[in-house]
Amino acid sequence: MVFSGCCGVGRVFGGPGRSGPGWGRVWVVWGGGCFTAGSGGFYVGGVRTVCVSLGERSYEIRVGSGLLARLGEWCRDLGVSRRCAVITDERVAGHYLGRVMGSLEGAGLEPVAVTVPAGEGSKRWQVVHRCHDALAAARLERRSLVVALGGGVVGDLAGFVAATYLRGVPFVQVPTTLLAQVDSSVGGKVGINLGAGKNLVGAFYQPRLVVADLDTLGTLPEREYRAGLAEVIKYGAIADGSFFGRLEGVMGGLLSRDAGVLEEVVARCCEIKAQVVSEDEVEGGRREILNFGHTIGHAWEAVAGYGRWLHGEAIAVGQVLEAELSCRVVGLAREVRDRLEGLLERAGLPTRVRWTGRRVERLLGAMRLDKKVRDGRIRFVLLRGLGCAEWGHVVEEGLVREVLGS
Ligand SMILES: NC(=O)c1ccc[n+]([C@@H]2O[C@H](COP(=O)([O-])OP(=O)(O)OC[C@H]3O[C@@H](n4cnc5c(N)ncnc54)[C@H](O)[C@@H]3O)[C@@H](O)[C@H]2O)c1
Ligand SMILES: O=C(O)C(=O)C[C@@H](O)[C@H](O)[C@H](O)COP(=O)(O)O
Ligand SMILES: [Zn+2]
Repeated sequence: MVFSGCCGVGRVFGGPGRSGPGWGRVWVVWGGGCFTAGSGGFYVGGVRTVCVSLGERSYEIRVGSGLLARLGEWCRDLGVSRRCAVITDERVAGHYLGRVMGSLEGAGLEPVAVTVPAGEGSKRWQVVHRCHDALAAARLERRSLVVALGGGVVGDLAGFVAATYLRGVPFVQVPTTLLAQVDSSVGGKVGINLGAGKNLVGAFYQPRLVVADLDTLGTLPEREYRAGLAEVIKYGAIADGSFFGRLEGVMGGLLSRDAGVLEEVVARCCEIKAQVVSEDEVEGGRREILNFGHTIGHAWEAVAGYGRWLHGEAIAVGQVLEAELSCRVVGLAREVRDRLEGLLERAGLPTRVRWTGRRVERLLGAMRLDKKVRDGRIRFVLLRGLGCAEWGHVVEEGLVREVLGS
């Protein structure tokens, strides 16, 4: 087995054969690595900018206030056809569609709007199909742009529509939820759900640009805002212990949506994600750390029924339970697990669910469809320390059952 150490270069694969203290035999194929603190991008023309470096697929994430007004000019500068489409949901349309259409038209583009129902239920085939029909009816061409205006649901859906229409047209992410600004608009995972599990159909398809206008967060309902904090906290837990400490310090400012705190935090999250994605675009290894809390969280979203639990809520519980597994399997200090649970609680997120009997079995069934599964074995992302995540841990099912029911 080769292992680079928690803060080493981070590309590690080993064979089976590790024992967890007192828990019988635990099989692992793992990897690890963590980050140094960054500054959250740099300023270009007064706009905070983070780069995702992917060769010819590289793009910028622009973060700040008042950016919707500049969207049209930035889209035009991508060299796309005049005709384009804005895919959004009914709620977001009520707040921002007019402004976005105006900005695009002001730059000489000819946008059509495609509006889908709000919520997780729109990440399904029928809605993809309707979007494709709308693009065809509007005669979109190969160089026509799709603008995804909304939260993670719209971003995942519209990105998948863009990836598949005419075998791929350019798209731009305009995220309007905290979750989408820090996570789903970056990195190119696009797709939809199946009844059997989350995001089981999709593609890796990078946007050409991400425009995160922090002003849009002003209208986001409290529950949705807090759900986004689960992904924010995840970055500290998996990649940057000092950022985690900073989040503990600024949680009050985050909860009151302080503009300065938001810009700093959104940019740092994007920077961490950009770094991981740049190293491992299609999740051959290290990118799996972004899935911390998701093995259990995604299973719970599917078992509970899509939309009952918000994604952020489900992965908040998932993070606490996967931290618990980390304590038992790789000796994560209990104090770290408790700090994680404490910060998620301060963010107003659920951290515990009592699952019993058939629920536990259904959760395990859903986890067996997780995309990280190899040769039928569920693989977890575990924390060795604060800011140090390892991927590829195969944990004995008896232990997983015990933690799910604890
Ligand atoms: N692709 C990825 O890398 C990735 C990463 C994380 C999550 N996701 C996916 O993202 C989805 C969750 O995204 P989400 O939490 O943004 O949910 P969402 O897209 O459903 O948006 C939440 C709700 O807020 C409304 N809304 C959005 N912006 C608003 C605004 N500015 N003002 C008022 N209302 C607004 C929406 O209409 C919706 O009702 C899940 O499907 C999850 O699987 C994907
Ligand atoms: O970008 C990634 O990689 C992530 O894992 C980010 C997650 O927060 C996100 O929920 C993602 O959609 C999960 O991807 P999946 O491959 O587990 O469906
Ligand atoms: Zn997520």
